[in-house]
Amino acid sequence: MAFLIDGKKISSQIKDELKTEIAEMKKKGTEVTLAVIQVGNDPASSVYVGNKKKACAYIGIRSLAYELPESTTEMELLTLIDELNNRKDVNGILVQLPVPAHINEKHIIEAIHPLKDVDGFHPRNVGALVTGEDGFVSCTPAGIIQLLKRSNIDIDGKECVVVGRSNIVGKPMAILLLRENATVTICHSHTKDLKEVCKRADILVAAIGKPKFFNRDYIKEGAVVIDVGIHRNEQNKLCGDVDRDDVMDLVSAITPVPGGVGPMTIAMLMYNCVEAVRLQKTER
Ligand SMILES: Nc1nc2c(c(=O)[nH]1)N[C@@H](CN(C=O)c1ccc(C(=O)N[C@@H](CCC(=O)O)C(=O)O)cc1)CN2
Repeated sequence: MAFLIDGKKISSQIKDELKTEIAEMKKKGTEVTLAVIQVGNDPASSVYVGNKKKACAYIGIRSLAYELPESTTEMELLTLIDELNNRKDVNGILVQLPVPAHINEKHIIEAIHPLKDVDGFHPRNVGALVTGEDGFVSCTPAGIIQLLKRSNIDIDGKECVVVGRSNIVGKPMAILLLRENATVTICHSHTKDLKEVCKRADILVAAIGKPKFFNRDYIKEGAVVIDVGIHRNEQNKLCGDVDRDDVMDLVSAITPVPGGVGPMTIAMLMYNCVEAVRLQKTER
């Protein structure tokens, strides 16, 4: 029977570890502050931002919320980021994605100071990930590594297939798996024989962005399946990129949606906020 990898439980463990660490930091007079910026009111983004604020409150991080109207210009957003970059009392800055179409996402990501870029999206942090230097790692792939490690799933020497090549998930995921000595294949919309490639995977990371795309035809018996997708089905229920009912008897372990990768994204954001204090002490 397949083992369900419990992202809710593992993320709670991480948050509790951080809560203890932050309490110790506070005793020594250090406070951790995260600025969370949301432009517009996309309902899913509002849920994620709300959950980030709740996580901050739980573990003892001070959060500053900036809820900006949809009409905010790129220049206004850049001005706010510049202000926050220069504030000594702000350790982390994040702009919830996606931003409205009239704002260039790349300009925003590049405007956040790399030492405050707790999302790990700035090119300097992406470069550090590739070369193995200190920096922030994108929260979703970092969370997936924690899910695997804390579930005692061996990565070293395994065939890992990542389906999806986004800058936020697919590419950093591949680098992190490589760092753990996996043999990594990245697949995308031009990949030939996707089913055959996926069937080679000991660990399959499904981040294709299509509801219930992966059925048993894509899965090797005994594979570990990590489902990064979040969609609403016809009944308005959350589902992932994987057709879990179809693959359940085939896999050795799988992440549920909800309650798998999603909560880990927020736990790793909290981790990065604590990491921000450490990096800022050594590098500023
Ligand atoms: N600035 C950023 N923007 C976005 C990121 C990011 O890491 N930084 N990632 C995603 C959204 N995201 C975090 O922001 C995120 C997505 C999902 C979850 C989550 O906990 N999902 C729950 C279900 C929640 C629900 O819809 O009810 C789950 O899977 O159990 C957390 C964070 C895009 N934007």
